[in-house]
Amino acid sequence: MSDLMGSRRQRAVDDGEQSLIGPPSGDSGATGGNLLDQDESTPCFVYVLAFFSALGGFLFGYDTGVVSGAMLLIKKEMNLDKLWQELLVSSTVGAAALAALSGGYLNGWLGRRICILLASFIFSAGGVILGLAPDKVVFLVGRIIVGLGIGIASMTVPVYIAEVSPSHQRGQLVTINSLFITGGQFIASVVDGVFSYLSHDGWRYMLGLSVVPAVLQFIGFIFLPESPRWLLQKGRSQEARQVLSQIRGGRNIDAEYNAIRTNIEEEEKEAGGGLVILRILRYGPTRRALIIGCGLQMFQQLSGINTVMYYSATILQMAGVRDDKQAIWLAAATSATNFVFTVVGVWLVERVGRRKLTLGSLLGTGLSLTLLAVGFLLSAQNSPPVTLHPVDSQNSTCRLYGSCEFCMLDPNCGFCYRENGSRVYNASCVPVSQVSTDYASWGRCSNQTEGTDNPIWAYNYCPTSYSWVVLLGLILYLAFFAPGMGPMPWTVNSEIYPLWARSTGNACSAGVNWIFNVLVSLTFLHVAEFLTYYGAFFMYTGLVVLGLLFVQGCLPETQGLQLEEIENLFNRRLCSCGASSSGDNQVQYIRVNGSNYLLSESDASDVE
Ligand SMILES: O[C@H]1[C@H](O)[C@@H](O)[C@H](O)[C@@H](O)[C@H]1O
Repeated sequence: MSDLMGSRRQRAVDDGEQSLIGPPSGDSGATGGNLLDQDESTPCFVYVLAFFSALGGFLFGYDTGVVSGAMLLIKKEMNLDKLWQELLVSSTVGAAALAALSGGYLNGWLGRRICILLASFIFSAGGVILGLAPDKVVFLVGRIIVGLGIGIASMTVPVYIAEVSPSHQRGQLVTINSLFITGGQFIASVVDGVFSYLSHDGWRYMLGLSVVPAVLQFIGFIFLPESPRWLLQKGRSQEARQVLSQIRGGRNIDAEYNAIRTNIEEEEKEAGGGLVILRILRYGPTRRALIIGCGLQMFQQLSGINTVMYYSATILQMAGVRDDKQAIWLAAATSATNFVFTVVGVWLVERVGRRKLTLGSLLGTGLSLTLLAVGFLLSAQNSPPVTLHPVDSQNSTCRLYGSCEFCMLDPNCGFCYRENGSRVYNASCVPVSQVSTDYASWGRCSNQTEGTDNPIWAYNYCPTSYSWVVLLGLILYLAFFAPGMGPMPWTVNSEIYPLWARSTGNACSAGVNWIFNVLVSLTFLHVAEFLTYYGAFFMYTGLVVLGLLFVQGCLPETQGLQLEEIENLFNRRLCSCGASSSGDNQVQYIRVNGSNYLLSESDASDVE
């Protein structure tokens, strides 16, 4: 397949006269101008479609978020060891990775609508199994099933929304899916908080409740239509026309319909056979799009969002929140912050564009990570010393540590101390109980009964007077991450591939997201043990700087362009794709002496 394909396609787009930036003089509105979006108002039906699809995002957020609170109860009730706990959490993410990767094939074969129906059916079945699970093995099966639903939904929903949205609002509508993801995480943390008071069977409600949005989505999608682009690709043109007209509120859809059809016909003529992924890799523009899409998803996870979210409870404990229940509610405040700032992203995406939003977000995320790292560094440097050395009959490694910093980095030990105002005294480093990390295996802190005179048990954190720096870093991190790096990788991926490569491209990039999600969360504690906490956060800062360079060089602006036009942004070499941003160098077509013409700065004077 040659690079001519892009330029030929561009010609096809021109022939359909759908990329013109304004009605050429003398042309009637029906054949000139940005025909596809003559009317910038969005029919209500598109919002209905976006809402019901984004319930998939909600379930993605809910099912990944709810497990942390549920685990606190299940591990006691089912007597789970560390291995089982890790298995129950990461099996879902692992299954999501596999399902996302195979979702590309399913999407191309069955269509977006059937895939969404399938995902909601899987979510419902998973929710029922989890809510009723009699033992840990059935519970594990339920978690894997839910993971399959998350994987399919995570790659299908953004594609479906992008394909039904009018181009001027596509970014905003796809970003709503990310808003639903963070919304799902927030609601999950509130549900965790509410049911944490129900120590027996509370987890059944936490997990079982996910059936409600899943069934709602399933019922909704029985009545909602298939993506018109997929229908056209499958040759079901009558249906495609009907659906397009329905979702455009009965307006004239001739230009948009013809543009999509011309594009698909061109693609079919030129695409050739063979595996889609091989075709993507052989053809320059799609290969570059795939690298950029996967790179964005990888950097999203490497910037440490899930570590920060997961670790927020500990950060809050460092800041002086000692009560478990209070920590659960404050963790809900963390996910609320993530959610609220995603709203800012929805608002900004069509105002400043994807590229600027991502760059700004990465810059702020990097600075906040530096602040977090500095906070941890100051805390480590001022870490309280171990002053008591009780006789350790178990001969554990804990007796070797001279300060809280080293003691808490060893997962087998915890710090037991008394405090007077901010002064720490009578401090020892002792082994943690095998049964629960809430107390020591022996000695002063092994007593579970709460009393004012009891010493304080700190597992995984140290008392510090610099906790406010860490707390500020945490809040700033979420405020910068949530509007840009949270949603943009999903939004950009939904629009950068041509139709023939869209399902496979999204499947690969969503797969990359889930694989790095597992990698980062599973390695965090080991990385922290090896590099200390501040080392780990400095490392994330370094990765964010790499992400910044990648985005600056490679990510073009896709705002406002018709899906069929976007492929042309990837005609240049990878590292210069970033220069084809719409703000700087938008693809613009104007009518010059009777034929369509690609406008460049030097040509501007030739315009009729
Ligand atoms: O875009 C989402 C979102 O930002 C979530 O908060 C995060 O947990 C996911 O991993 C990410 O993919």
